[in-house]
This record gives sequence, structure tokens and C-alpha cells, in this order.
Amino acid sequence: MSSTRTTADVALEAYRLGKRYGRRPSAALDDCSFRLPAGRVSALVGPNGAGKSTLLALAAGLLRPTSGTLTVLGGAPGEARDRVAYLSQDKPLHPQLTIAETLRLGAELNPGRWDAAHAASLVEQGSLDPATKIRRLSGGQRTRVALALALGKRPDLMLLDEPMADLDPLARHEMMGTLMADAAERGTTVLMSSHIVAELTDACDHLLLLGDGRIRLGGGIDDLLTAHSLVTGRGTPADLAPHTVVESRASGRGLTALIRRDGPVDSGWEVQEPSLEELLLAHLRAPGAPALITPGTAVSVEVTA
Ligand SMILES: Nc1ncnc2c1ncn2[C@@H]1O[C@H](COP(=O)(O)OP(=O)(O)OP(=O)(O)O)[C@@H](O)[C@H]1O
Repeated sequence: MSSTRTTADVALEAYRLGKRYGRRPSAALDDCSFRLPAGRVSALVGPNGAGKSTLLALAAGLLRPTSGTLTVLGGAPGEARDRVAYLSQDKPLHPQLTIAETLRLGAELNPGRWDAAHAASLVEQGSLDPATKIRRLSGGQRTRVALALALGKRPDLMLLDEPMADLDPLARHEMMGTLMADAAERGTTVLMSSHIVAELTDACDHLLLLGDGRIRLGGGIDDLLTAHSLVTGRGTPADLAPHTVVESRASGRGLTALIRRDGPVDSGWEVQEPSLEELLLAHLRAPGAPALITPGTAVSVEVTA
């Protein structure tokens, strides 16, 4: 190993990870390599079918890779199950149990880790009666109970698959605040898929953008934003050489392009730092743009070979 990083610094490391479902011709994940440093709150973004749920289920140890490796908290996925909380999109809970019974089950399944007061307070914040059966809850109320189960476990790594999709805006804001406060206080690593960019902008400091089963953008959000510029001016994409033009469009003021800078930009162009939304939209509209994975998130061959 040539890296000075220890396994404790890295929550998740994928090396040439591949996952193919049955005999389907295209892989859900293909040659996917990245590293998620411990303590980061990372957004997992990508178009429908990009492989986000597949990656989260692999990390939770619920699926097995077809090729490559995935290391979770220094071991094989599933090995550190007691330190990992995974919330799938369908958030399975036992419909016949009450909320109180569900939380008791959480306590039994997580001996030594369970924070009953924390889980109960999350339920209380939603004005839910603990005696209510799960089957009588709305989708958003179930989400709250599922998040209480996940956070009550006091995990070191949270894998959340579109966790807030069915919460109302106020509940989403409040749950997100709780999640972020927990992560900040305890240094929890969070990997969270979402299509709601506003939700990610406030909460996340790290980004993994998946496309066609690979990482297209990976790194600290600030670093990724700094590496790009949104430029506007009278000119053509060819005039922007030597920069990499990720995406360009004709606009009222000539050409607007998102570029990855290679040196200073010619003074004829108006230059702005893109917002996270502008960065994501440009990459989603230009799936062929070259990938950028910043050093802390990239996996070098010597480290893993
Ligand atoms: N159980 C399965 N059997 C067969 N193919 C599957 C299965 N689950 C996912 N896939 C395929 O794998 C690919 C990746 O799916 P995945 O659900 O991981 O994407 P996603 O990024 O989470 O999508 P979305 O944003 O729509 O939730 C898709 O082409 C999907 O059709």
C-alpha cells in the first residue's frame, strides 16, 4: 500500500465494482471506483436507473457484486452490520406492530448501541402516538419511524435511499436538520441518494454523481464547484480551449457553457462559479463529459491492487 490513509479514514471504498442483474445485457454498475472519506455527508445523485439503489444495497450487504470489490468500514459489506443503518426506498416495517413495539425491536436488535430516548424523541416530534400500528400510518409517518429506527441505532455509516421523498416540506426540513446534527455531533458518514437538489445543497458536503453505472463526479462539493466555471460570452465552444467544455448552450448573451478550467479563462468571458444545481444539470445533460474524481475520492491502483 502506498497510501498514508488508514481504513478508519475511509468509510466506503469501491474498486472496479460491477453488478449485473441476472442475464441482463447492461450492468447496473460497471467498473465503478471511488472512496468515501469517513465523516462526510455525501449526496448520491444520478438519473433514474443510474445504479444508486444498487450501490446502496451492495454497501448494505444485501446484494453481492458481480465483479470488483466494495469495502465498508474497513471490512466486507455486511460484516459491520451493527454499525451501519440502511434505509431502502420502500422502508420495510412490520405493519402489525405498533410504533412502540417497532422501537423495542430496534432496541433488541441493537444491544449496546440503541439510544431509546433519541428514537422516541424523533417519533414525538412527528406527534405520533407510540400505540399506533404501523399499518395505520401514512407514507411520511412511516418514513419518520424508519428514520427513528435508523438513527436510534447510532450508526457509524448511514445508507439512505431517497429517505425524504414522501415527507412534507416542513417534516423534511426538520428530519434533515436532525440527521445533519447527528452526523456533525458523532462524525457519522452519510451516503444519501436523492433527486431533490435543494435538499442536498443544505445538507451535503460531498458528492457522488453516478451515470451509466460509474462515477462521473466525485469529491467534496466545494472542490467540485471550484474546479468548474459557468462562462458566458460571444464565442463558440472551440474558443474555450484549453478548458474542457462539459456543456454549452446558446443564450441571449451568446454562449453559456459549463467548463472545467485548465488555467485562467480569457477576459472576454464573464465567469461565475456554478451552483450545485447548475453543476449537476450540466453533467446530467452531458452524459459523455469526462469524469472528475478529486484526489480524496479517487482510488489509485497502487492503493487497492
Ligand atoms: N432487481 C432487479 N432486477 C433486474 N434489474 C434491476 C433490478 N434492480 C435494478 N435493476 C436495474 O439496474 C439498473 C440500476 O437500477 P437502480 O435501481 O440501482 O437505479 P437508481 O439509480 O436507484 O434509479 P432511480 O433513480 O430510478 O431510483 C436499472 O437499469 C434497473 O433496471
